[in-house]
Amino acid sequence: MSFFETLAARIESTDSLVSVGLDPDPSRLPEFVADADLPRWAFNRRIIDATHEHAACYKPNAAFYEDADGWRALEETIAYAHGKGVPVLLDAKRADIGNTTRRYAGALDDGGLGADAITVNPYLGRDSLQPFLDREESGVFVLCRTSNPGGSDLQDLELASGEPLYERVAALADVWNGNDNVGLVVGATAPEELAEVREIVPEIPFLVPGVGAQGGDAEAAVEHGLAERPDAAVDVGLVNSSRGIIFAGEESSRPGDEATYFGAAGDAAKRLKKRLNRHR
Ligand SMILES: O=c1ccn([C@@H]2O[C@H](COP(=O)(O)O)[C@@H](O)[C@H]2O)c(=O)[nH]1
Repeated sequence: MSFFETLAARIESTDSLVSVGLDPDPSRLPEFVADADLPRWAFNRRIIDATHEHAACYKPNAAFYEDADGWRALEETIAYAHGKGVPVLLDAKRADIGNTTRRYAGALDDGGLGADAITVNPYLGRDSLQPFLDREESGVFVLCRTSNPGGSDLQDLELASGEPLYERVAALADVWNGNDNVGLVVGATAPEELAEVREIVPEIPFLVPGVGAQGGDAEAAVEHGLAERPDAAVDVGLVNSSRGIIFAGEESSRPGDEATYFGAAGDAAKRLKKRLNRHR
C-alpha cells in the first residue's frame, strides 16, 4: 500500500487531518518522565497513548532526536506509533549529493528508522531527492513555502520567468511525482501562498504546519491543504500542530497530576480535529 493510500485510510477511520508533532524538547519535559531510561521516549509513549485516536499521523522532527539516546527514543517512538496503526512522517528536511542522500533515504527503510514518509529540501535539485522518490511506498514531502518569518527571504524571490521560487518548486514537485508519492510542505502562516500553490498542483497533498503555536490560518490549511485523489474515499492532507498539543498539559489546572497532564494533550488533539473538520 502506498503512503497516501495508508494516510487516506487513516484519515477516514479517525475522521482526522491532525498531524501530531512529536517534538519532545528536553527543557520542557515534565517531571513524570525525568527518571526514565529514555525520557523522550517515555514522554512520546504517553503522548501517543493520549492522542492516537485523533491522530492521522505522527510527525517527529529529527532535530529533537539528534544525539545517541535520541535515535533510540525515535526508533521506539516510530515502532510504538506503528503498533497503534498510525503512520509516521519524519520531519528531517533531508537531501544532499548522491551517496550521502542515499544514506539519508535509509531512514525510510525497515533496517533504518522505518518511517513512512519524510520531509526533504529541494535546494540541491532532483538528483538529491531521487533515492527518496524511488521508494514508491513512502511519502516524500518537499519544502515549498515554509511557515517561518524568513520563509519569504528566498522562497518568494522572483525568477526570470516572473514566478516566485516556491511556485517553481510546486511545479517541479509535479514533475518529480512519477511514483505518486510526493507531497508539499506549505505553512498555514502563508494563506495566500497556500491558495496559489493549490492552483498549481490540484492533486498533491500538503503537510501544513504552523497552526497552533505559530498562529497560522487553520481554515486556509484545510481549504487548500487537501487534495482529491482517485484512490481515496476522502480528500488527503495533513495539518500539523506540535507544541500546541504535546505541551498542552503545561496549562492544566492540576499540573502535578500525570493523568491530567497527558489528558490535556489528548483534549488538544481532539479540539484541533474538530476545528479542522468544521472547514472540510
Ligand atoms: O515550514 C515549516 C516546516 C516544518 N515545520 C515544523 O513543524 C513543527 C511545527 O511545530 P509547532 O510547535 O506546531 O509550531 C516543527 O517541528 C517545525 O520544525 C514548521 O513549523 N514549518
